[in-house]
Amino acid sequence: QNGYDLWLQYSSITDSQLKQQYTSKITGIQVKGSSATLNASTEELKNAWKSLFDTDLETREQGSNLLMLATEDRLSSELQTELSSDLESINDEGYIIKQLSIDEQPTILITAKSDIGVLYGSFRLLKEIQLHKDISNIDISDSPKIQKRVLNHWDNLDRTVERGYAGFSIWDWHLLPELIKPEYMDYARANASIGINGTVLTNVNANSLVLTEHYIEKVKALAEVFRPYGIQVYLTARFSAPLESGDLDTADPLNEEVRQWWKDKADEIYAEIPDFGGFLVKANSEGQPGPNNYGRSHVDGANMLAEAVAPHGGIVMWRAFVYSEDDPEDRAKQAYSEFVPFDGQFHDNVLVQVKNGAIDFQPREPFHPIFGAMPDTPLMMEFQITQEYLGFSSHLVFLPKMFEETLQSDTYVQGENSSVAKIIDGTLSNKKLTGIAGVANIGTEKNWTGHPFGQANWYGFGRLAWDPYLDSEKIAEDWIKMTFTNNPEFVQPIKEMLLDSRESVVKYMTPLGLHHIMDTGHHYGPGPWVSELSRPEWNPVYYHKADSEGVGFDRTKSGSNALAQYADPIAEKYSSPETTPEKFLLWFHHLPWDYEMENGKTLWFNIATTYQEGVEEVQDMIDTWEKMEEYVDQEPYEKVSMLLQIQLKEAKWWRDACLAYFQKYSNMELPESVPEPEHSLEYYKSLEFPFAPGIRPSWN
Ligand SMILES: CO[C@H]1[C@H](O)[C@@H](O)[C@H](O)O[C@@H]1C(=O)O
Repeated sequence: QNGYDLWLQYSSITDSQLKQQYTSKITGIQVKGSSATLNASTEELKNAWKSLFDTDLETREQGSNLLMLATEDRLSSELQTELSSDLESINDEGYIIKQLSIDEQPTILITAKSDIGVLYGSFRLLKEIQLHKDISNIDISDSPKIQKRVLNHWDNLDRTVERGYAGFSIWDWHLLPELIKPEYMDYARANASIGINGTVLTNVNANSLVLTEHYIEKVKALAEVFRPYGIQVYLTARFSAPLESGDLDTADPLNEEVRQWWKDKADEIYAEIPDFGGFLVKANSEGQPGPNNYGRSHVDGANMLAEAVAPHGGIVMWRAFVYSEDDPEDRAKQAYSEFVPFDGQFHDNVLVQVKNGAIDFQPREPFHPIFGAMPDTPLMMEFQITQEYLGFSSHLVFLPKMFEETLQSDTYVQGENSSVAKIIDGTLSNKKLTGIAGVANIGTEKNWTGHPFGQANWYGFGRLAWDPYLDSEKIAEDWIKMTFTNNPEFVQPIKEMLLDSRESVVKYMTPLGLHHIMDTGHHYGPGPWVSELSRPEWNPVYYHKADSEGVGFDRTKSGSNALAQYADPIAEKYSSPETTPEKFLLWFHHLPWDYEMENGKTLWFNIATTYQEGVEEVQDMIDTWEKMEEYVDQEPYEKVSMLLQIQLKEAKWWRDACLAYFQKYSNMELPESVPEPEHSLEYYKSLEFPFAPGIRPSWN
């Protein structure tokens, strides 16, 4: 449990029966063919064996009870026939792990259509062993359901990380390409083990320097480390790069010279990095340049870049995270209004990348209404793994629970069972290109993510990227076992703690559909009072709209009518507060403080008691963790204990500051079960947090 090895601990298996099963079923390894990826698979298995069983897994050419790694084309024709239905069921990155008899010898075969499939299969076998599963008649086949499974690093070239809370960027730009840190390979291993197959190295608030020759060399060095692990490298393309490079005096996407500039740039990159993935672009959003600067559209911009990378098999991930300062009526509506009219107009190698919700990575948001509204455009999901609005890396929040909620939401666009997951994996309208992105929470901290439990969010993102229908409970269980221990006395309570943690953060930060009431700029801690900003859509008051009448954002017909962007069954159901799920109540409705809720109590009563519940649940987490000392190494045990104390203190801060503020408008007493705020509202308002650049981005 050293933190650095993440879920690849390969903790020694001491149970003699289990050890006997594994080491007798697999007495050596036989590898057909050779490649960097097959070598990586073999190395992983051998190192794991040493750590799991304290024995060497030796390479053998023949014998019984071998583990055989071979791609499909290296199997004998009899074996290919025997496995034909399994082989038909997997895709290019899928794998089969099967107990068979080969040349009359019992063998466990890992096969696939590609070397990468064999690598994924090797990690899967190791997972089965880490989970202490019975492998005596192993028969598993699996394939990823989404094609592009990508981490987005918001890492700047000066190594600060926008919204990063785990130290600096792991990309040591000024020492590349010469210095290859062991972390790069371990990063690749960790990602490959969960099936992530792409990484965008740079921040969407982009610096065009990364597209210069000098930096392409550095990117190439990273790409070489990642290649054996099936991880493609992508870069963010700053739209004004042709201007900034000094070559041109415009970046107009319809200008021929500009188009040629991007084609030449793509050729230059692909000459060095033949499997370069393509570009991720944030355009005309929060100060980033884009096609609108030249009176052109998102389609013009995206298609220009798409043409540049198409000859090389590259893709463009064009973000839909746009909201303009000119139309502050309801930020939640803007991306839909700007993008939906372009449905069907993007080139085949463009994915429109959409955040899970329409505002911005809040503890809870309804799914983004673009999902389902662009049937002729491949849509890529963007989740945020780093906890910008969820307490940074000091709060324990298990995000797969939240990701699952979005993926399983029914959009009703083609009747019932039109889940967001089906839109993302392309099954709902037969998409050829599919993708999912997660904004990374990785940094230079010894344990990669700052909070030891932050690793679970990276892990869980990967698992859901592979299979968006997976149950978050399964993910929690696997992660806990692989990271800590298989002991049920630990696994059961900690699993419950993880699964509950997401709801707790919603309760103590933004209950009942409240959102974006975080302090402005850094987004750390409460700030529902900030009202004097030049841009209203950065203003928390704008989102909660508390006044003496009530609280909440009216997004029905009588308000912004953002609700009309959803399919009818949702739009109708949510148009009245009585039929809106309480978790989204104040997202869609402005309601009187004494509005009567389902439990017969007033809205104010429910807001206050929910904040209080959130605090109590953090106390429950502490109580649970305190019983776990004997199962966990001292270092992570103590670190988590201290972090939970911080989380408790901050949950109280959220409760007290928000209730002190809202009470000014509700003018109602706090329920008896809720303590009076510890400090005055003025005190909470006066707290300042001078965070480093990165955490508080310079554009804001
Ligand atoms: C990279 O910029 C970020 C910005 O820091 C963040 O506050 C917000 O979540 O969204 C932006 C985006 O997603 O582009």
